[in-house]
Amino acid sequence: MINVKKVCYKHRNRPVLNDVSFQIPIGKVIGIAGENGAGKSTLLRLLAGIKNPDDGTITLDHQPLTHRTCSRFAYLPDTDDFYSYLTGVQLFQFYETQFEDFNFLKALEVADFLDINIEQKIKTLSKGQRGRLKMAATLGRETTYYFMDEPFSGLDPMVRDSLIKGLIRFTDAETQTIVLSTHELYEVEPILDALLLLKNGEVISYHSLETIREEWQQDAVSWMKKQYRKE
Ligand SMILES: Nc1ncnc2c1ncn2[C@@H]1O[C@H](COP(=O)(O)OP(=O)(O)OP(=O)(O)O)[C@@H](O)[C@H]1O
Repeated sequence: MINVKKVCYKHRNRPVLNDVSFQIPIGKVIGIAGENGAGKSTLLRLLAGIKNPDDGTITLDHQPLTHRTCSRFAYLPDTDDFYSYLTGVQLFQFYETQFEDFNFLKALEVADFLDINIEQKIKTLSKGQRGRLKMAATLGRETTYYFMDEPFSGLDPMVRDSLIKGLIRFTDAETQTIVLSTHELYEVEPILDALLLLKNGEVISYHSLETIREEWQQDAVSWMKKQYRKE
């Protein structure tokens, strides 16, 4: 369980995240949504240990995050400029040297499932193919927590669909947790267990999809719009 408690983060003295608190249990797929600039990428970087909060704490199983614990988190960045000079196989070989938990054969299997040519240089792949390769490299890691920053951004509906299927097929719903930011809520909703909404760096709601559907009789998109209007 990851516990985020009263986390604040500033960029050039401007608050980006303010008093953010929530918990991330094991075995869940959690979506982070919110308008552009709400702080989604920043929050994911803090969770992955790439940045440190200015205030507040993030703990894993009641222990503060350390370099060693963060090295066990798999992070998928939103950047499209991703090891462009390597081929897919070389990327997997590089990951193998960087991450103890990287399973080369699993990465190959995901790449095959997502129909990626791993012999091709990354810079010659299309945006959709690069998106799939990033996903294969990330899912190649056998770890408990996956943090994914807009894994479906700018991809066509077929690619999004194959990535969503890959996510489900190559992670264990009982023992692994995925936290992903997305603007494609409509397509991602079926795989989400919970949805966290950020607005101006603050959590405006965090609920299970079951609650959203059963108690409020709404889909995630309608619910999100309503929450935003309320603020
Ligand atoms: N290193 C940085 N350089 C410039 N601005 C930053 C940096 N870190 C955070 N910010 C600012 O923090 C705010 C939140 O940015 P962030 O990228 O986290 O939002 P986001 O919700 O992921 O946005 P989007 O949906 O557009 O990707 C923005 O106003 C951004 O300008």
